[in-house]
Amino acid sequence: MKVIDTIIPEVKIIQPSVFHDKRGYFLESYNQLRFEEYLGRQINFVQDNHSHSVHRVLRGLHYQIGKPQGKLVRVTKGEVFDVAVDLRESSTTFGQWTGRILSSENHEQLWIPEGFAHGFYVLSATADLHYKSTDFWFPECERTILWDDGNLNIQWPLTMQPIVSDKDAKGIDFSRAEKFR
Ligand SMILES: Cc1cn([C@H]2C[C@H](O)[C@@H](COP(=O)(O)OP(=O)(O)O[C@H]3O[C@@H](C)C(=O)[C@@H](O)[C@H]3O)O2)c(=O)[nH]c1=O
Repeated sequence: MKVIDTIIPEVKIIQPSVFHDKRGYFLESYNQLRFEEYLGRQINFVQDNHSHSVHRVLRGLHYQIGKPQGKLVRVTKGEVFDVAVDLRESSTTFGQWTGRILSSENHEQLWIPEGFAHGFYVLSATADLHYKSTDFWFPECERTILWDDGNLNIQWPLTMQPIVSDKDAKGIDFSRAEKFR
């Protein structure tokens, strides 16, 4: 397993070791000991999620106020462009975003700590995305920032207008969104 920094130091790319043989391959999709060792902090995941999306779906940008969630994201089928936005006002990278292609081919994972908004865009025909979360889902704490907010200027690799949920279409501007201290 290899951990790579992104332009936002707290957001990490995890590259698991993949062991191929004549049967196929094996990888550890999560190893608490190694993960905590690399991050230098304790992590307690309490919820695992799985979403299936069709081509051009864009979900996000989501976060929770009061019950922030750290997320460890991976893709088991297809390919997505996964994005994290720094909402921590005290951070030197406040308001910046970082994106990474995660796929069932590259097996990469993205660690997005608490204090970030998260979203992704589906590049393949379909995509199955799995993520572990450090807190439960609390709908009343949930917030959505507009995926195409001009201030964030996220360079989504769009080929056509994305498919978004009604909730996400009504997301709020980054400037008006609640942030983290
Ligand atoms: C997020 C979530 C949704 N749901 C339900 C509510 C709703 O009926 C259905 C779909 O919910 P949503 O439209 O919010 O799903 P989705 O847009 O996929 O929401 C997710 O987006 C990505 C980008 C994230 O980062 C996640 O934390 C989460 O917010 O699933 C749960 O039961 N538990 C959950 O943890």
